[in-house]
Amino acid sequence: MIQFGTGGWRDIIGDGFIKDNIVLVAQALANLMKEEKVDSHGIVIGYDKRFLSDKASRWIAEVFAGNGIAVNFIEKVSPTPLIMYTVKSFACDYGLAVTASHNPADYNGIKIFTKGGKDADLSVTKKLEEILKGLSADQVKTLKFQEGKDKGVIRSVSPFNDYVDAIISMLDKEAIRNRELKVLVDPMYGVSKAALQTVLITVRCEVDVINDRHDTSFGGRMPSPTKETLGKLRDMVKAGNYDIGIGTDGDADRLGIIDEEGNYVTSNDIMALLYYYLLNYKGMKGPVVRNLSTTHLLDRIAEDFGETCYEVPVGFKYISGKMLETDAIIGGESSGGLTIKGHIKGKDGIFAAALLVEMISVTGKRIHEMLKDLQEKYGAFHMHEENLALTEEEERSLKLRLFEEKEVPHFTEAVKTVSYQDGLKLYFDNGGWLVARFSGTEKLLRVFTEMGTLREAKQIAGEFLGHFGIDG
Ligand SMILES: O=P(O)(O)OC[C@H]1O[C@H](O)[C@H](O)[C@@H](O)[C@@H]1O
Repeated sequence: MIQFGTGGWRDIIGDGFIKDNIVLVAQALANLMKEEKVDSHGIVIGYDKRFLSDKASRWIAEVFAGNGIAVNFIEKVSPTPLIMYTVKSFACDYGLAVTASHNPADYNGIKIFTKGGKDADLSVTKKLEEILKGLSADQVKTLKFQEGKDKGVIRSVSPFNDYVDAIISMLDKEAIRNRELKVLVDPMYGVSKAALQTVLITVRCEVDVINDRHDTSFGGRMPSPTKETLGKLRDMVKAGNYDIGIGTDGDADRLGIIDEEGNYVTSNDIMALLYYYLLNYKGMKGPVVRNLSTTHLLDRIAEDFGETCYEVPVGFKYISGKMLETDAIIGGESSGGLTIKGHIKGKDGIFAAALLVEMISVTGKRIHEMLKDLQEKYGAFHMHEENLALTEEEERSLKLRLFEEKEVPHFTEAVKTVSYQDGLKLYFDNGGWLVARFSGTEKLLRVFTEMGTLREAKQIAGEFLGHFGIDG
């Protein structure tokens, strides 16, 4: 059964991610576009560097062409945010990217975008799942790729320059140019290199790049910019005296940062730094949106500036939806994605990195100094994460106990509120919290805790796992 998760449809290559299913998903979207009478507006199709992404994107284009829907096909491997940007700039109602983002190398998938370059929300993916239930292989219409091109129903588009220019136009170029920063980029064998390097060189940074060859095994690592996966970047930033190291995930919608001292900067800290920067240095006003697994330091910053911090379930579609509704100036998640008002509605690792470079330039401060300032002003926030692979039986039993029997363990901290908005979230009296939810992108249980110290955060997670007899 084809099901959409937190960020599109993903499956293992050769298992669920096979041509038969890929073309079915495309046909389902073509049917939906016809039903909604937006098929005449065409679709944008792009792809990343994963194994099979290029071929799958062509199979998909053949389906849309077979359905008489004009395809704007981005011929070069592209970052997901660039594809989302193109959906927005071409005023299309739908677009898609063939990518499994930060997932392991044996996965691939399809992310679907809607008007304005937004992640398809639940109402769209539910409709697609419904259509898919009644769809069979003999209902898939196709037109050969070359024939589609010859007939003009598939047209190659090159939105690279427009996307890069859009980012550059939002930056304080003068401030960055004057700072003469030395930047090291790690695209993690993914797709950020061309755009990020072009943006940074245009604003006169000195840029070096590592891990940029085409390697569909992502160098044997998960293409996800974490403390563990960015070890080489960290070492090289220190050894080479770089001002900042930037890592982006497989499709470049997420980022991870190494500061000038070689410290990994968490996505929570990146979000907090940027929100504070926008409010305090750029004079912007407005709320912030975070998912429920993201630091509450954002709430403190918002409160200090007389603003509001909104909490939504995990999934960028919820972030962008809430940003629109509340006119928020920034939205993001602890998993490493963010965007700001005026840019695309989806997360963009390339734009976020460029904004951090601007922040360092404008403030004249180093990242670790700014983080110290935030801690002195708002107190310490430490998050602990556990990502656990459970057996099917363990998963079934835990789901029953957590979500049906509503079992809440006893902790050393008093629980103030319990929420089931997305998995389980416990808010403690001391301002800390715990989230336990099953990932929508991987077969994992995620347990996140935030407390004033890392030791306390680990202890609360340990108490939770211990109660349910799960080895952390
Ligand atoms: O925790 P998960 O359900 O695996 O989701 C983790 C992340 O997956 C994707 O990247 C989504 O676009 C994000 O919005 C989400 O935060």
